[in-house]
This record gives sequence, structure tokens and C-alpha cells, in this order.
Amino acid sequence: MSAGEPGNPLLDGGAHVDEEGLEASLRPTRLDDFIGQDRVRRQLQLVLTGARRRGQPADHVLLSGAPGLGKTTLAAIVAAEVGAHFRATSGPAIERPGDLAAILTGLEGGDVLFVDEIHRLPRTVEEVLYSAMEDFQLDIVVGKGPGARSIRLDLPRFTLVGATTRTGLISSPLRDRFGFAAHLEHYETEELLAIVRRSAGLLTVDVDDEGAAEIASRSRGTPRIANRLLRRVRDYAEVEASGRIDLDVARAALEVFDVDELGLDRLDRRVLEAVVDAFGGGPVGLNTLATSVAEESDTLEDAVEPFLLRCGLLQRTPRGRVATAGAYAHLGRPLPPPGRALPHLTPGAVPLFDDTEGDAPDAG
Ligand SMILES: Nc1ncnc2c1ncn2[C@@H]1O[C@H](COP(=O)(O)OP(=O)(O)OP(=O)(O)O)[C@@H](O)[C@H]1O
Repeated sequence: MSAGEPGNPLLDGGAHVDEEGLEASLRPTRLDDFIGQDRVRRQLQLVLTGARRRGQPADHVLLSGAPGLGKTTLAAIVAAEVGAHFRATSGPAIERPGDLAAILTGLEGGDVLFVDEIHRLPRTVEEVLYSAMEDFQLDIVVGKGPGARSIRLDLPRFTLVGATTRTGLISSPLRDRFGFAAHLEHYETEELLAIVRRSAGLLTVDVDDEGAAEIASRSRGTPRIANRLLRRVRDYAEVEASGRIDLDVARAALEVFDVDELGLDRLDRRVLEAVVDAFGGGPVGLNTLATSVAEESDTLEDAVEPFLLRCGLLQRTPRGRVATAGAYAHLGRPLPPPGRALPHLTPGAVPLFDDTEGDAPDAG
């Protein structure tokens, strides 16, 4: 089976279309073009330069961080920087040890194998991966029942780059086998501004400084969102204006696409309104909240809540979710009467915990 055929867990890096293809075309290909994440970039530079000088494949790399922060991009950069082939797959695509064996035995010396969502590898596959990462050997069982026997295969030396949004879900034996682990943080607005400018240049979009800054400031600290908003604002600019993006065009476009000044979308606001208006500011349990906005609680927990927590509009307490004073201000609602304690976090407040991990008990 070759890469790209149906059922092959090795994803074809060239098979993207439309929006996905556009996104791929915006990926920086070298470490020097990668904007922000200075600490991680410097560390990775050392790891890769060291390996290159020794003429050896780089150590295995684990990248963690929220979706859209550049894990896939960095993985491809690892391959480019050491002049190796880049092969990509994902945890859920490798269902059985045999799938992993097919991928690993197809690698050439020095290849970079990227496993996205590595925390979702089945345990049986993960156990086979240990010796592959450590000794570049594959122990697999062939046959069944009394005739089953174990065979050992030598593998070429490769570099595994694993990506995860949930470091806490990675078992320690797996985590320990990565020689370098880095956590990607959300980006500062200045960095997103540089990303918007760079992408506008690549897409030949005419955007002035204020227009670019408006897009950057509503991008939730996330390059993928910055690039997506840029494309939507470009659509608006081409259809409703002269094609040039300035502050007015950016604001008008983002209003059409339901992205407010903080970067909240429709669903974010519905959730916040539910906590404030329907539940008197909370506390309200996740499941109750999900039911009231007719969404899955997983969607709320993974796609909505982290950002509301990060900008200090919502708090998680042992008794459920609570709207902050900042939430009332953002929605333009009067604060509840004195005597009702509210968490006084304002937008932009430093998060009190890692919003990608764990959860407070649900009072719903
Ligand atoms: N530091 C950066 N500089 C410039 N562009 C970036 C940077 N980081 C990410 N991007 C852009 O953001 C988009 C998303 O990046 P990428 O796919 O690497 O994120 P990811 O962390 O792998 O996301 P996911 O976990 O959801 O797959 C890409 O189009 C890429 O061009």
C-alpha cells in the first residue's frame, strides 16, 4: 500500500485541497521563518544543529500545545532543517501494531516521522513503539495461538516527532523516550501581526498596518485563526470593497463573520450569555450548560471553554462554571447586585491553570 491510498495510515502531505492546501502553502519551511516561540525555536535550533554536525538523525521530539499553534509546521521544519524526508500520520490512524510496523519498515534512514495526536495511539501500538524509538528495533508477534512467534526486525534510524494537545494523556514510558520536549504557548498580538503580514505577502493581499493589527488582535493567540481571518477579510475586501484591507474593511468584515473585538465567535458568546442570563452568572455545570446551548459538552470543553477561561471571562470552580465581572462588561450587562460574589478577573488576565488539561468536577 502506498501513501495516499485509502486506508493507509500514512497521510499524503501533497493531497490537500482548497482551504487546507492554502493553509499548507502558508507554512514557514525553515526555522528562521517561523515567527514567535523564541525559546522553543532556540532550543530546537541547538538540537538540530548538533545532530547535523554529528551527521546523525536528531533525537525524538515531542511538541505539545493547543490546536493551530504550529506543531505540524515545526515538525516539517525539523525534517527540512536536517535535509530529511517528512512522513506524516496520526495516532488514531494507527489502529494495530501491524499498521505501525508497515510505516516503520517503510522508512529510510534519517526520515522524520510525524505522529499527530500521539496521545491517541492505542496502548498495544504504543508498546511496540517503545523499542522502535529506543533501539530502532521492532518486536512483533506473527501468527496466533500456539504457533505464534515473536520476530525482531532492525529499523533504520529515524526521528519521531510527536504532537499532542494533551501532554497529561501521554504515558510516562512514552514521554521518557523523547529526547526533547517543548510546549508551544499562545502567541502575542505582535507576533500574530507579523504572521498576518507574512501570509498577506504570500497571498498577495493588500493590507495596511491597522487592518493587519485588527485581524491579529482578534485571532485568539493562534496563527491558524489569524490566517483564516485574513482569508475571510480578503473575501470581504474583494467583494464589498476595493480589495484593499484597512481598519474599516477589517472591522466590517469581522462583524459579518461574527468575530467580536476579543475574537469570540457566535457560539462563544451564546455560551457566555447562557451563563450570565440563564444561570445568573453561575455556577453552572458543563453538561447543563451544554444542554442549554444545544451543543455537545465535548465541544464546549475543547473548543469554547479554553478561550473563555484564557481571557478571563469564565472561571471553573468546584461547583461549576462562573461568569466573571469581565464577562458582564464584555456582554454589556450590568453587574449583579452587591453581595453576589463574582470572580474579578478582567480580559487578558493570566490564566490560573493550564486550560488544556483536566477539569473541575462538573456540578451539572
Ligand atoms: N510560528 C508561525 N509562523 C508563521 N505561521 C505559522 C506559525 N505557526 C503556525 N503557523 C501557521 O498556522 C497554521 C497552523 O499551523 P499548524 O498546522 O502547524 O498547527 P498545529 O499546531 O499542528 O495544529 P493542529 O494541532 O490543530 O494540527 C499553518 O498554516 C501555519 O502556516
